[in-house]
Amino acid sequence: MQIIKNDISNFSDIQLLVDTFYDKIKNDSLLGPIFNGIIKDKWDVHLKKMYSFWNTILFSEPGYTGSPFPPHAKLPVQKEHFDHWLILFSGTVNSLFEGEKANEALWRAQRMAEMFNFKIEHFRNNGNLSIL
Ligand code: HEM
Repeated sequence: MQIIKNDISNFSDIQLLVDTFYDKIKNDSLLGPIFNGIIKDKWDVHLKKMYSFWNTILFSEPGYTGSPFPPHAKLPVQKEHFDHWLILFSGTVNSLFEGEKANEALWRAQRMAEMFNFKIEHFRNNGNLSIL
């Protein structure tokens, strides 16, 4: 039987995507300890921030006003962590949604993961904070 999926269409779709994704992250043996070690009991704050982030990215709605990269600059992560993050994220998106916005979320996440990884490596090799 073919399951018909909808595109990411509104804020409650974004909440579902973010909640489902970070449930996987929290319980993941590679990424869970990194996230839980920093976020601790403030998951509600992080999830709300991520709702606004994706709402701003996908629907051009005001809300997210932060800078995505700086909190990642000194994380103990490398390419394998970003590859795994992307596997969990794309698995979540594809299990729930299908369509233009879903594709855009996948594309944006991929580009940001590449950029974060590049900057982290650069930072590690050069100790150069000017790219922040
Ligand atoms: C190995 C992969 C990643 C790890 C371990 C990671 C970890 C984290 C952690 C621990 C925080 C919370 C920081 C804090 O509250 O102090 C955070 C925030 C955030 N992450 Fe990631 N992240 C990863 C990949 C990504 C990717 C690929 C994206 C892009 C879609 C992303 C987007 C964000 C955003 C937007 C925030 C909030 C930044 C702010 O405070 O405004 N992360 N991440």
